[in-house]
Order: sequence, then structure tokens, then C-alpha cells
Amino acid sequence: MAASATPRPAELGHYPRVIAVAYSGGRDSTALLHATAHAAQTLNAGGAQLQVLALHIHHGLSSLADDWLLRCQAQCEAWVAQGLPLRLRCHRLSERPAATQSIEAWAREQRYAALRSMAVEAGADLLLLAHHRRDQAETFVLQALRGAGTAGLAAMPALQWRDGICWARPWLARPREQVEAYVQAHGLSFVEDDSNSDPRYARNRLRLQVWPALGEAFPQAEASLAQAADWAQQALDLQAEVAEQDLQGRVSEAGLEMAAVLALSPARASNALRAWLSLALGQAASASLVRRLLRECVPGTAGLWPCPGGGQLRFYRGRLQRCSGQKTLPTAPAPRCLDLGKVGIVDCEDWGGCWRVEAVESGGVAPARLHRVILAARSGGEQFQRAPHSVPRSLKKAFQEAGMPAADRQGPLLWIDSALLFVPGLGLDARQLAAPGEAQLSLKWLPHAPGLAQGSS
Ligand SMILES: Nc1ncnc2c1ncn2[C@@H]1O[C@H](COP(=O)(O)OP(=O)(O)OP(=O)(O)O)[C@@H](O)[C@H]1O
Repeated sequence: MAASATPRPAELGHYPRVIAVAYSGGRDSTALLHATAHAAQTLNAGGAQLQVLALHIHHGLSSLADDWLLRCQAQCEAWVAQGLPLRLRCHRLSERPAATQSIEAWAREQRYAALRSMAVEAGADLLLLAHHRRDQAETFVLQALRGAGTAGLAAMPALQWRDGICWARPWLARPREQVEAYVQAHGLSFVEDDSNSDPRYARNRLRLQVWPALGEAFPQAEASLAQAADWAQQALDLQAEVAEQDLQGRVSEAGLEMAAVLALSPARASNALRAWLSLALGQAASASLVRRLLRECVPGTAGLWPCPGGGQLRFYRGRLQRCSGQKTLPTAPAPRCLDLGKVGIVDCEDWGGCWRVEAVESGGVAPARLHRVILAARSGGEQFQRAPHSVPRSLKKAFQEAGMPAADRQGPLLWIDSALLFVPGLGLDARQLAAPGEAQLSLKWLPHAPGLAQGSS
């Protein structure tokens, strides 16, 4: 199991120097941390320079949390003493869930946000989570019991770039028994979370009351349910492709042309609208909002609906548009200088996102040109050149051609002195491209999503 299960660096486009592992101290993440640190040690012997960073989140919810942290520290110290290239970082959550909030959902959201900040701070853009096939099967069942659609049933992705980090679950297709066998084979000790027996949590009820009977009656349950999640993932990809086709040429600065959506079959109309809403709102829209909009956006009328997460949706002159909300900054931040000359993630909290800088072989900019770039809002009249042999034209036209909704045009522009370098959603201005064969870096603007609802654990 060990090394082969870890994603190959080549798949990530560059070789990560720091690999983060989300380490609770429990059985699964103890095994994953052990396997990753050993894989790094082997690769380092062959000339790589990898460091494994164990990230532990102290939720402050259990009276035993201090003890777990001490055990994690002791375990990591012991492994470091054995020569493994490893260090541990811990983050204590200081806030508490509101009385009305689900503790599980609160802990998950806070944990992912803290894991991300710690990884970014350490310069790691690959973060491993120890979910395995049983976790995937459980997530599928829990989503089905909530009446989820394809997105929920697809459960957890094995690999996903989000907020500047590649979140990877290298053991997602591995049966739980393999992880147990690994732990036994290496004599690993781990902490037992006392809350795992608390029946107030849905996942625990499933594990304790349902799974033993299910596994006995249907020995293939874990594999079959995980397979069903894979099918849902494929269906989800297909839905996204169909939505892209159906929205082609239907989205402009003025919003989404609803007559074109309403002319589609009912299933395609709601699929296209859902896809547009998730881009415009930065989160999935509820089934009731989609139904309401399909019913109420009647040609010749106008309407206003509150958006989840703030702002409003407006239907006017046949087009649906998001007007102000979380994605819209009240006033654009002042122009400032930034160094994007190195591979990694550069946070831009003032703009609500981050930059991902990657080494590429073509289509990038020379690193030396990126050490002093200027970050500024659109002021109007900018000229942008999309391809090497095209001509520069107004940025507004370029946005329209690309069919970018107005709400997505608010990311910061990058300049080198007075030359436009990069436009979020459109990419690099072709006049800035490095020559073939030259060392070069690509840029990507990643607006922060409102939450990190990745699967359910
Ligand atoms: N407190 C934490 N600190 C860091 N990472 C965590 C923490 N809790 C969970 N994780 C990460 O999320 C994964 C799934 O978490 P979950 O709570 O479902 O634990 P689990 O399946 O019991 O795994 P483990 O045995 O590693 O605790 C963990 O394997 C780990 O990678």
C-alpha cells in the first residue's frame, strides 16, 4: 500500500516540496502519515527534497483533545527520531458552534478552512486526507438518506483543486480492511475518538447500528456503494458538459437569457439553470430556488429574489442576473504590488481569493517579470489580446466573447508597469507570453468559495 497510493507528483504539474497530511491521530490518518513519510524518505534517498507536514486541528470540543495533541506530538517526534522527513503543526479552533448549528458541519467547515490556511502558510499545495472506501460508501448512504441529488451522491472526490490547494484522498478506493492491515503490519498506535460512539451524529448511527447488519446481509455493500458514488460522479460530469453546451452563447454581461433556458426540456432547463446559479452564487442553489425561477421568470415580466449568501437575483428584460452579494466587493481594494515570481500560492484576502503559480512548459510568463506585478481593479478602457496572432481589443468585448457573467468579472487585473498581464477568467494577455523553451510560470486566480463542503467528513 504505502508509496504507490500517494498521487504522483507529475500529475500535479510540478514537484511539490511540502506535502501536507491532515492528521487527526486516529487510525486512518496515522497510517496515511506513516505511509507518506516513508514514501518521502524513499524519494529523498533518490535525490528529491520532500518534507511531510502533519496538520492537526484541535477542535476544542472534547475534554480529551489536549491529550490527543500530546499523543500526535509524541508520535511525530518518534518518527523524526527514526529519520523520517516530517514535522507537525497544530491549530486550535477558538470559536464555538452556534446553538442552532450542526456540530459535525461546523467542525468540518472550520477544519477545512484551518487546514487550508496552514498548508498555504507552509507553502504546501498538496493536502492528503485519509478517507477510504468505507468512508465513501457511508457518505453515499448518508447523502441518499438526505434525499441528495447527483452532486451529493457523488460523495467525495479523490482529487480536487479548491481554493488554491489540491485536496487528495489517495486511499479513497482502498477497502477499510487494507488500512487496518497496514496499521497492524507496522504496529502503529493511534487515538480513539470518544465521540465516535455518540449516537447523536448520523455517521455514528450508521456505523454502529446499520453497518454491521448491512455488511452481514450484503458482504459487497462497501464496494457496491462506493461504485455507485463513482457512477454519480460520472453523471455529474455529464451534467456539467450538457450545461456548458446549453449555456453557450446564452450568458452575457446582462445575465442569463431565460427564454433559451425555458425552451429546453424540463430536465435540461433545470440542469442549465443550476449550473449557471452555482457559478453566479459561488455555491449550489437549492432545488426550491431552481423550481421557483423556472416557474416565475416568465418573458415580459420582472422579478427579484433573495440569494443564498446575500445579494439578489434579478429578472429583467428576459435576463436573469445576480446583483451585488458576497462576490461583489463593496469598493475595489487600492492598487498594490505583488511578487508572483515563485511557484506556490499567494493569498489576496483583500480581493477574496488567491493566486496559484505553477511551472509550465508553454503558455506562461518569464518568472523574472513576475516579481513586481501590480494588482488593480478594472477602470474601463483596458485592451486585452487573447491569442498571439489576434489583435488587442477592449476588455469588455473580450469578456462578452468569452460569455463571462458580470459577477465573475470582478477579480483583480494584473499589470506589469502599464501593460496588462492577466485577467481572471480570460488568462494571460498574449503579448506577455514567454518564448518557447524559456523557463515560465502560469497564473491562476482562485476566488475563495463560501464554504468547503467537500463530502461529509
Ligand atoms: N482533527 C483533525 N485534524 C486533522 N485532520 C483531521 C482531523 N479530523 C479529521 N481529519 C482528516 O479527515 C479525515 C477524515 O476524518 P474523520 O473524522 O472521518 O476520521 P476517521 O475516518 O475516523 O479518520 P481517522 O482515523 O484518521 O481519524 C481524517 O482521516 C483526517 O485525514
